[in-house]
Amino acid sequence: MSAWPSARTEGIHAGGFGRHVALIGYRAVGKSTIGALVARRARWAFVDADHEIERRAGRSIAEIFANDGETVFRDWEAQVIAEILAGTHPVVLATGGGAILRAETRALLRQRAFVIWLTADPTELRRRLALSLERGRSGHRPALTSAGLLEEIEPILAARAPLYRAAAHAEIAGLNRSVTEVAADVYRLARSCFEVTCPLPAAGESPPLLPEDPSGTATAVQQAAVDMESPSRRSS
Ligand SMILES: Nc1ncnc2c1ncn2[C@@H]1O[C@H](COP(=O)(O)OP(=O)(O)OP(=O)(O)O)[C@@H](O)[C@H]1O
Ligand SMILES: O=C(O)C1=C[C@@H](O)[C@@H](O)[C@H](O)C1
Ligand SMILES: [Mg+2]
Repeated sequence: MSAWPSARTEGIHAGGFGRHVALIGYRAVGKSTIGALVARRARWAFVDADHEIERRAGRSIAEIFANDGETVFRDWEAQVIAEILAGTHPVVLATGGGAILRAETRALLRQRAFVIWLTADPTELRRRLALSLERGRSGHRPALTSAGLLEEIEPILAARAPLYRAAAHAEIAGLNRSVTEVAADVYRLARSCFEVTCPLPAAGESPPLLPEDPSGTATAVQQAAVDMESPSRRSS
């Protein structure tokens, strides 16, 4: 059976909401991999902010960090994400892990996108990052502190968690699930928000969770959306 919602084939409809779908979360949580899958399914363009920065700068992120420092990289990142979000054509955007560090980027993300925070256990993040190091695939992930790429995960994640939470409209926990399963949840959640006007929580409110039982939580989100659309609410 297909892992994807079956009813519609024409993809997610922005329907005038003017919103993109943006994935945020720590390094190696799966934003790029899952974002590409969701975009394919939704028939939206996929944009990876890290790739776009490297393309425009003509250098790898590691080189930007090494030659110009993190602040210059964050300037690039804020500028590139602002331009992507200004686009009128809806995209699925995979942000870099630290995109939420700047308050103006968090605000723009919330205004212009349906923002989903992907999470995974630090041990699993460490496993993935160690694997990508071994395979020489962490060129866009220079260490952020002297502790190093693997040892810094827990403290950085703890410091960033409130920022991810503040930027997110929804959270999806990866737990022990495949990229296809997580992508299916992202797609379902985004679709339910775009098809019926989704009551997005204000900044600082707890985002709806989508943990082990994705269908249960997606149903809760859909129910909230239906409540918004109910005649009694609309006539008031
Ligand atoms: N749910 C998952 N289960 C197993 N492996 C996964 C899962 N999600 C992602 N991965 C793997 O983890 C690695 C990192 O994924 P990806 O590059 O998509 O992360 P990212 O969030 O974009 O990281 P960054 O912020 O550094 O760009 C990839 O090898 C990917 O296949
Ligand atoms: O978490 C971070 O701060 C980063 C994550 C990567 O996606 C890149 O954006 C860059 O390496 C910084
Ligand atoms: Mg990525």
